[in-house]
Amino acid sequence: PSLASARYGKDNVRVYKVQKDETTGVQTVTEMTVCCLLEGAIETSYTEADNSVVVATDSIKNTIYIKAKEHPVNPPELYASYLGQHFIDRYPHISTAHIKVVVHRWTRMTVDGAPHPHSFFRDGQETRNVEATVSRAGGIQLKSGIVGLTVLKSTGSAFHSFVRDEYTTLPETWDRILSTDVDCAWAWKPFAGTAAVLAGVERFDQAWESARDITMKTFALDESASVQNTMYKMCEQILEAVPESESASYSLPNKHYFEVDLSWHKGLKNTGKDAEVYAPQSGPNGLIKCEVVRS
Ligand SMILES: O=c1[nH]c(=O)c2nn[nH]c2[nH]1
Repeated sequence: PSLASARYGKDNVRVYKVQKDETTGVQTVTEMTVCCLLEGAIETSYTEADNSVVVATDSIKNTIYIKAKEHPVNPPELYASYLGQHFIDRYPHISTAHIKVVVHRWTRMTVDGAPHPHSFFRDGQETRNVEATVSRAGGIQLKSGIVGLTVLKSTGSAFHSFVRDEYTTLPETWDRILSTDVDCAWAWKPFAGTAAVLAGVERFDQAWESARDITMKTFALDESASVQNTMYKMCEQILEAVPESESASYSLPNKHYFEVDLSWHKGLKNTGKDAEVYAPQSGPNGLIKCEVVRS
């Protein structure tokens, strides 16, 4: 037997960093969960119990904190790039660092109509994610994303004219609830190194805001013929809004809300155009995926 692939490191490293503006007293907080996995000339640690090539996962965890102290943690694309590049620069036998940064929401409180200088709340489980692959050969490949933004529209969604055969029971609908947990990503053109990532670094926050706005606006305004068609329209707009992106992708569960027929109870009308009370389903759910490239 031989080793086909190998990577190791530390996962679920929780990091918090505060930025204190001495002049205004305004404090800003960032909380993220980091995974850092290394690849390279590490085969003998698996095949021959040779630990001389192992940078301990505990040391990787220490490095995640040290780099969060030494470098900005925002935008997460920049922090992930600095962290990954460290391992390539410091350990000649490491060829690739795989970094995943999941940024959690701390939204500044508004108190008495004013933004509070040091108080925040978690407005949803939505996260801003970055995956960085930093390698000697390929430079810095970044993929940014939005995960866990749960949305629902109570109308403005249809699904009809699909295959009807001996396996089909689903009725056609011209008016349905549509709900999903957005998992959206856009992949950047490769960056030569951290200097290239830093140059024009505002691109990353701008892209995240654009992608988030495009997702919500398209979800709301599109008279959706299907999840498939609506998500394709979102991808087209992200590619247009983010010139340095090479692809855009979505993975969307279709979280079904079933009508509840109550006609057995005194003839209550609660189906079709009279439907008001529904049964939200935990599963099964549709799952619709796509990746769109420039052509
Ligand atoms: O938007 C939808 N796409 C589908 O492929 C599908 N299948 N059942 N319901 C569906 N809704």
